[in-house]
Amino acid sequence: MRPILPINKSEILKRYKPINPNTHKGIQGHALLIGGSYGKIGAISLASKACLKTGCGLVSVFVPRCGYKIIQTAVPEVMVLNDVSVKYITRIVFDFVPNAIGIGPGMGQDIETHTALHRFVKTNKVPLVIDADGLNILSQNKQWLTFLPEKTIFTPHQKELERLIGQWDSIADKIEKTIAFSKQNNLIMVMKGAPTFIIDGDTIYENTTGNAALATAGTGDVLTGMITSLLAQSYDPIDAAILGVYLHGLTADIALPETGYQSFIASDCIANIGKAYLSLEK
Ligand SMILES: NC(=O)C1=CN([C@@H]2O[C@H](COP(=O)(O)OP(=O)(O)OC[C@H]3O[C@@H](n4cnc5c(N)ncnc54)[C@H](OP(=O)(O)O)[C@@H]3O)[C@@H](O)[C@H]2O)[C@@H](O)CC1
Ligand SMILES: Nc1ncnc2c1ncn2[C@@H]1O[C@H](COP(=O)(O)OP(=O)(O)O)[C@@H](O)[C@H]1O
Ligand SMILES: [Mg+2]
Repeated sequence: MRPILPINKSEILKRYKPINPNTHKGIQGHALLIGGSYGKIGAISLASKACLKTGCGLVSVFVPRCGYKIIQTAVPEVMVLNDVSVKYITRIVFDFVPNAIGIGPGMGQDIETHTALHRFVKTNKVPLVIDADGLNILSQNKQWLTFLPEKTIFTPHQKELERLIGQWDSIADKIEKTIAFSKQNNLIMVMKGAPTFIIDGDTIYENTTGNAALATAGTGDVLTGMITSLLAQSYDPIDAAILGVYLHGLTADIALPETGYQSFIASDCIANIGKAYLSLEK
């Protein structure tokens, strides 16, 4: 049995960086979130709002044209760039250097989006979080994994993980296969579930926050925004992953007495990020 390190409050306090009173939005990090497609703009909208609420100074979003007005209306604090195509992403272009990029939520898997992702990963040097359709496309094009910056963070749920590493026959086998994949590609793997494990090479962490209220659409999209935000705020990739997963679970633990399991939705995660941060300082 390999040792498993619990992600608890004392572990978090070793990594958490309280805000500098003299900071300003220009040094709080600029994150870029890329994703969305017709009918799934909600995913990238949730991710971008969560990114802001996790403390990033500036957040930009790259969406297909159908997402432009939706994001500007739903999250006015976010800056919006759009693709030439209406329904899905075909060519990712932006004229600034973000501190971190999160890509994949709601992005879809159109063949033109495959091409856009290929071009993007071939040239990108910015620290990266990849989720959802970003992972689904990569799992069909594993030769592109060599282009990724070291310690890129993958956030697969069970099905997305299976698409990347293949089937497993036990929990131990699943962990060994994920460790091998992490080492082979120099990636941080956030294995979402109940509980979530984080694998960084041979090191395994197990989260201690969160509950079944999180079993609802969009909570993974929120997590992507939160981890991208922390990465843009200069946390090391492993610290961004650990702190993001812990705070995300904490939002559900804090909300539970008011929402119960059933009526909790992904927006309740976002609404409780502030209380989750405050609980670290108690
Ligand atoms: N509002 C929006 O715009 C939203 C948009 N979204 C976007 O939609 C896109 C598709 O993403 P997706 O995750 O729904 O589809 P997909 O990868 O086929 O996985 C689904 C299948 O995987 C399984 N499965 C999943 N979790 C599991 C678990 N914990 N444990 C075990 N199994 C698990 C389960 O399979 P089953 O058990 O049925 O075989 C399930 O049927 C993507 O871009 C995403 O960002 C969503 O974020 C929602 C909100
Ligand atoms: N029963 C559960 N207990 C704890 N966490 C859960 C549970 N079910 C889901 N989650 C968490 O909710 C999130 C779901 O992510 P994901 O499946 O990608 O959702 P979506 O794609 O709809 O945003 C993950 O962080 C996962 O760990
Ligand atoms: Mg997801």
